[in-house]
Amino acid sequence: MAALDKTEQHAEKLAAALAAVKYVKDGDVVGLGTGSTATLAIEELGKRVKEGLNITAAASSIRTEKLAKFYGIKVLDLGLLSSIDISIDGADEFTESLDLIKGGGGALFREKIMATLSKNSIIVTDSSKKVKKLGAFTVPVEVIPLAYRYVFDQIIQLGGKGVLRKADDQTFITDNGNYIIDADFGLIDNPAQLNSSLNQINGVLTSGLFIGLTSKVIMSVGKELIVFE
Ligand SMILES: O=C[C@H](O)[C@H](O)[C@H](O)COP(=O)(O)O
Repeated sequence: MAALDKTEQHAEKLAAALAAVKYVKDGDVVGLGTGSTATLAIEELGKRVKEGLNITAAASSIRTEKLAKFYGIKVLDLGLLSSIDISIDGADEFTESLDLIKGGGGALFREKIMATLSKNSIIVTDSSKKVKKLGAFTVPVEVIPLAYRYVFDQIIQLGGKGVLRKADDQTFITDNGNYIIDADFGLIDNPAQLNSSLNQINGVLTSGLFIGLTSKVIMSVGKELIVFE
């Protein structure tokens, strides 16, 4: 697929986000994702709330919570919910079998909790995110700081190569106070197995591999919308 310029990519993100918001119904508890595509959905939801849509939301990151409140959306504590009606989030990569890599923005853990609680977990993307096999995008792994070296070495044992995520030359710290190792495993033959191996390492909070958590992916390509489910 030809590379998208920024304007085309934005247009595709917007089209996918607007399509997903149409699934939100009055009275829903809505999970709000993190990242540039999810932000477009949050902005649209904010407009609808101003027009009278009655929803409550749960946020997958501190920045999403601030954004939702800015748009007048009532936000509940994600940790107190046992179920979410619908969630809308982005992805860094996805396959037609609805396996994802997420966490490019560092929000993977709360996003995974949100997706797990969601009855209808919708992913919105532009066409650059669709891949045959996951793995060109490195797998974010959220790590308790104390276990950093151990987890780093275990990732090597699993055949990967880790890099500690930095932001502005400082170690990136997640909303949960942890580090992220971005792990390169090359193209991944068995994402479910890799996810489970990573999650079994002591000190790993979770990996950015999302397996079996997605109801549908709405992808925009040019002027067309494609729904994978
Ligand atoms: O941690 C961030 C999330 O997983 C995002 O949903 C993902 O990185 C995609 O972000 P964007 O919509 O900005 O490409």
